[in-house]
Amino acid sequence: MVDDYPSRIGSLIRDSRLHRGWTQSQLAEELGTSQSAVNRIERGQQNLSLEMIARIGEALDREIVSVGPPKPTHLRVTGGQQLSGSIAVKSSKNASVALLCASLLNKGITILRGIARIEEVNRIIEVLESIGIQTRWLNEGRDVEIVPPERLDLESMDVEAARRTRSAIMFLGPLLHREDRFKLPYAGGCSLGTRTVQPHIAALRPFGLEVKTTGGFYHAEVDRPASPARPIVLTERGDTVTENALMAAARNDGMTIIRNASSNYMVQDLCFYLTQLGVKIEGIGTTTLIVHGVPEIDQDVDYAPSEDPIEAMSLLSAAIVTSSEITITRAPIEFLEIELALLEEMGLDYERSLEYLSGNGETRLVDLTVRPSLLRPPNDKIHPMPFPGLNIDNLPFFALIAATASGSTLIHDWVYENRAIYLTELTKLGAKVTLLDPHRVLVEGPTRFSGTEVICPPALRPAVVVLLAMLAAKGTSVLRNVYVINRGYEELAERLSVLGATIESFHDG
Ligand SMILES: CC(=O)N[C@H]1[C@@H](OP(=O)(O)OP(=O)(O)OC[C@H]2O[C@@H](n3ccc(=O)[nH]c3=O)[C@H](O)[C@@H]2O)O[C@H](CO)[C@@H](O)[C@@H]1O
Ligand SMILES: C=C(OP(=O)(O)O)C(=O)O
Repeated sequence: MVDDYPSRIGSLIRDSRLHRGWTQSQLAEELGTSQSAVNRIERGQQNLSLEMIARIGEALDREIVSVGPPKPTHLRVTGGQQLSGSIAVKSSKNASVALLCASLLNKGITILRGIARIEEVNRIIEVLESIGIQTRWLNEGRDVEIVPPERLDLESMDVEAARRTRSAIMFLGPLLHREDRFKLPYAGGCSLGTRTVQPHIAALRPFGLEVKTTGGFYHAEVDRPASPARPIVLTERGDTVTENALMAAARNDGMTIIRNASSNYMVQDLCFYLTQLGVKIEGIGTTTLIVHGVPEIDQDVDYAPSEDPIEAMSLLSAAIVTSSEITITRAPIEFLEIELALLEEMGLDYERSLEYLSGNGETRLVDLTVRPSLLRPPNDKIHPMPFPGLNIDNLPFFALIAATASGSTLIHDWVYENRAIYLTELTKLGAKVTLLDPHRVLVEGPTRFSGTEVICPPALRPAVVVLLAMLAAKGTSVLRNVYVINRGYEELAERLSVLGATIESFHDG
């Protein structure tokens, strides 16, 4: 355990530096040392004096070391208050991570504008930095610059950071063009039951990639030259598998056809970015993508991923559950239309503005004003479908909304083995949520939520659903260990507080 301390301290320093928006070189300058020394410190390869730790803490304006194990963050919520005002939707976690992975295709410099400042992005940046890519936060931490090295140092990969995400699986597509042999740790991410990687392996095989999964790693080997002879038919319309196939196709010299592709928001953002890199893609927004790849990509590009429809849905849910009037600006309407149609059927009173474009020049946005409404259950059960259906990640919010409606709603999560189970956490706050089987819950409303203490379930959206129920619950609630929320939302508690919510964060002891 003691041996582990240098790397634990190193990763705390790295987290604090990233939080501050500094590069290793900027921190080195503050400390009067070299970038390589900071790199060693962050990797736990340097013994640090107490004096040095104190200086680093001072430079980063953070307590780096406190005695005892790392302390999880908790939230204390005083609920039952109405919210008011306006809140802007931030860019999406899922596009941000895809674009960070896609930057591996480019020998030039990528600047990603307005990228989400969330833990998932921090983890992918840690992985990129650990393999030799230089990243730098610009414009007070709003944008990130990615500068690739001549050669990647895959042996030094920060395995711990990679394991905490599922997104690192999207290194497979870009890396197969750069390396003949490499390994990646097993995918993490939300714990939602079995989440297969077989479709990724099958989609990348026509590019010459063979993957063996042993000892906690995907061992990848590339047989060159290989180029898909036939269209790649995805056996399931998954988002990250489509992105992996797209990234492999981007540098494939020739035309690749991808069928049964996801046309979801993050895939579209990735297509727009690849287009800027000089890759021609036909069929963006449809389920057949025709990719005209370019073997070498060396472009300095600037790209702004679009706003997060799931965050927009979370904010809509916050308004509904607290019976508040709030305006949600910058909502990507194309990816919320089914959700809004369903909410209208349930009796939601809302208004939408004229459309305007996101920073990527492509995604259509609106401002949505939601007013307090008496909701009824929908006419039928609620179930997700690949886009343009109701988004799988929005389903948990419908369980919460259904709990405020008068009557019974059946929620059917046919996709994930476990996520519906976490929705029963709402019963701790007074909701009536019955698990019919691992995929279906029956929600009976209306609910008078009451405050209590809950440990975050190990899945992002169910954890946010519990937090939002706490906003509606009379009295004080405590939500423990909110890393899972910070993985996908930027300063959610602080931003809800601006709308009038009472949420404070605290640590034990
Ligand atoms: C980083 C990122 O972008 N993550 C998103 C992505 O994860 P990701 O693309 O990794 O999604 P998964 O591969 O986990 O797919 C979701 C589940 O759906 C099943 N499945 C999917 C498509 C299909 O046509 N048939 C089918 O059965 C898969 O087997 C799996 O059990 O998509 C998920 C589903 O939209 C979202 O929850 C995640 O937020
Ligand atoms: C399931 C999710 O994410 P991930 O794929 O990162 O686990 C999510 O965003 O709800």
